[in-house]
Amino acid sequence: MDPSNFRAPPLEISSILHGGMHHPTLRLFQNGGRNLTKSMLIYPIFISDDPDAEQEIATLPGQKRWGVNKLEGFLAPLVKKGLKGVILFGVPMEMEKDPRGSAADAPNTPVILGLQLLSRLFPSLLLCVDVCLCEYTSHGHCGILSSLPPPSHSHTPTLDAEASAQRIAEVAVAYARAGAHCVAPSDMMDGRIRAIKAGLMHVGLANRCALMSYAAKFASGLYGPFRDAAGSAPMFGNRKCYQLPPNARVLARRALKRDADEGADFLMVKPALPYLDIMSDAARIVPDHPVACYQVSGEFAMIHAGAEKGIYDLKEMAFETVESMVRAGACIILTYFTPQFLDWLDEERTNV
Ligand SMILES: NCC(=O)CCC(=O)O
Ligand SMILES: [Zn+2]
Ligand SMILES: [Zn+2]
Repeated sequence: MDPSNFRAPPLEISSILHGGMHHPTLRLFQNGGRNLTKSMLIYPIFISDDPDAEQEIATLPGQKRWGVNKLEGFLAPLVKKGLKGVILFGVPMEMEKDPRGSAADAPNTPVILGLQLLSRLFPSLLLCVDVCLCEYTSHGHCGILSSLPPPSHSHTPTLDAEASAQRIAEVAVAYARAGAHCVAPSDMMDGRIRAIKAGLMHVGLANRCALMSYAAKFASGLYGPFRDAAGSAPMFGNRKCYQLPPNARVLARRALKRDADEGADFLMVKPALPYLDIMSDAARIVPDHPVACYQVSGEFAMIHAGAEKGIYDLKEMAFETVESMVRAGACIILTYFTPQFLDWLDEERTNV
């Protein structure tokens, strides 16, 4: 057949899509009713035990470890721009570490001081706090180690599930008492959601402290800059026996259902970009639990690195990645881009 004789069939009414996207505001209408807004953003904050710290973190562009004395000056302008929520991570630079992570809930631990101060300074700011032991344990793992020897096949530790859940719950209760509106356990120990909910009920705080489970947290290569920032790398082995294997779609579904059943109010998927399918699974299998996702340190660093190489524009890629999460079903986004989004969401989105 002579290709020059070929005529494409005439356009039909149903062929035309461009009419609905030629104007920037029309493009915003195409979001299926789900728009990224400021109130969906939660900003992760590193709080140091040096009260005057304002220390840059080499691998996390623009992020710092903050001392409690610096928090007001740092956060006041962001609250003014519409910051609605933060999640606090403690960074004990000098505090003594031990096998049970005693520093996690010591009265002077940085997140407890931070919660007390921030609830006074910014009474309407949502205060979430990460609950884990790895920043505080001498071995750097997220729970209490079992006295059993590790299995011969692996370099991973064996954890004592009951002791870990009990200890994690104690820490969560201490944070709720210090003013946390939402405790977010990232340790991935079995049974900790039940233990925390029971602990909050026991002290009469279950009706004023939410529980956000890092339900589907994967053993990812993307946590590197965070471990550098928080000093929480394990001293031996890895976390593959308690964080989900990256291929584990079915185990993630079980974890989401389990944590919903054990009393979580919100369910998180982490990291975010490589796990969009898990977010959309969560939105379907636990439809009555709002889904959160964490755009983790390595995702943030990767987006910055590509922008610096001239591969793409930083703002465009920040929007593209976070909007993919919203599309997949997330309605709470933890991201280090939060301060920039507070500006970007105010700007005319003429270049979208
Ligand atoms: N519990 C927090 C992490 O494990 C890491 C987060 C990050 O990489 O930003
Ligand atoms: Zn941990
Ligand atoms: Zn194991």
